[in-house]
Amino acid sequence: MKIALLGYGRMGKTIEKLALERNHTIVYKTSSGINKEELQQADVAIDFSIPTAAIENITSAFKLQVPVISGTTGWLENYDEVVKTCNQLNGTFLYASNFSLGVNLFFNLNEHLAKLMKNHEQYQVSLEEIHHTQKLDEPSGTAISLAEGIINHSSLTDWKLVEQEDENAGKSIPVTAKRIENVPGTHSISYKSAVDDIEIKHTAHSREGFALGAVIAAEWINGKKGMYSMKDVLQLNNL
Ligand SMILES: NC(=O)C1=CN([C@@H]2O[C@H](COP(=O)(O)OP(=O)(O)OC[C@H]3O[C@@H](n4cnc5c(N)ncnc54)[C@H](OP(=O)(O)O)[C@@H]3O)[C@@H](O)[C@H]2O)C=CC1
Ligand SMILES: O=C(O)C1=N[C@H](C(=O)O)C[C@H](O)C1
Repeated sequence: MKIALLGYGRMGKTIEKLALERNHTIVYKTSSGINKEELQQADVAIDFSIPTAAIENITSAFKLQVPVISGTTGWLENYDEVVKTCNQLNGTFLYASNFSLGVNLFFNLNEHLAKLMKNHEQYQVSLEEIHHTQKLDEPSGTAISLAEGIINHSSLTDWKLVEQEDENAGKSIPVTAKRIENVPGTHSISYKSAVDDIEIKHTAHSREGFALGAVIAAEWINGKKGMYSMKDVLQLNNL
């Protein structure tokens, strides 16, 4: 498969390594805008760029009828607009805040736990994410997905970025974001009561899990039309 890398930073380089190991070819890589002629050569584009560039990169791929998957975080307030553009241009799109198999299983576990905890209001839920110091956005896209998973199965209405997890966030889920050198990505969810705590945690050991998930998603989406998610790729819809 011929792959275009839109964003050639830490993730772009890790994806390149895994894609070559899986016998794919990188036909185009950019860290500064799009060359249409070069992007058009690709079977699939993989966008891991920066929040301010993602929408333009994704839209360029739609216009050229190149299926595009994006892992870039920090632009999700415009997600519905991008879905609309995808439909209008008959494009192919898959976004995931986290491409790793482990985190996608963790998303499921989080929703199951939220359902279980729904009628036990003596437990206060909170969310913590830890990432490397180069990360541009906070909280992480993964933390937002986890918070949305809890909101969909509880009486809580939204999430709020706080400095301390015990800050009173009312009907919001308090989310703390820590930045520590070289941490690839750690997410934990805690339910705390006066007598005990329940915690679940996912720790990425490197970027390889994210990159492998992105390459598998690119292989899966090749030749398809429309909008998809990692639940489709990993067949996690019916759990
Ligand atoms: N969904 C997932 O599973 C994961 C998502 N991410 C997300 O992916 C994104 C990238 O992460 P990471 O690789 O660590 O970040 P990096 O900063 O290492 O890479 C981003 C790259 O994008 C480049 N860039 C800047 N402008 C453009 C543009 N207009 N078009 C294309 N590329 C551009 C940057 O170039 P320059 O440095 O010259 O500005 C840089 O090389 C982040 O949003 C991060 O949160 C990360 C890991 C997993
Ligand atoms: O920027 C990162 O590094 C990561 N970003 C994603 C996010 O915002 O959730 C995924 C992963 O945690 C690493």
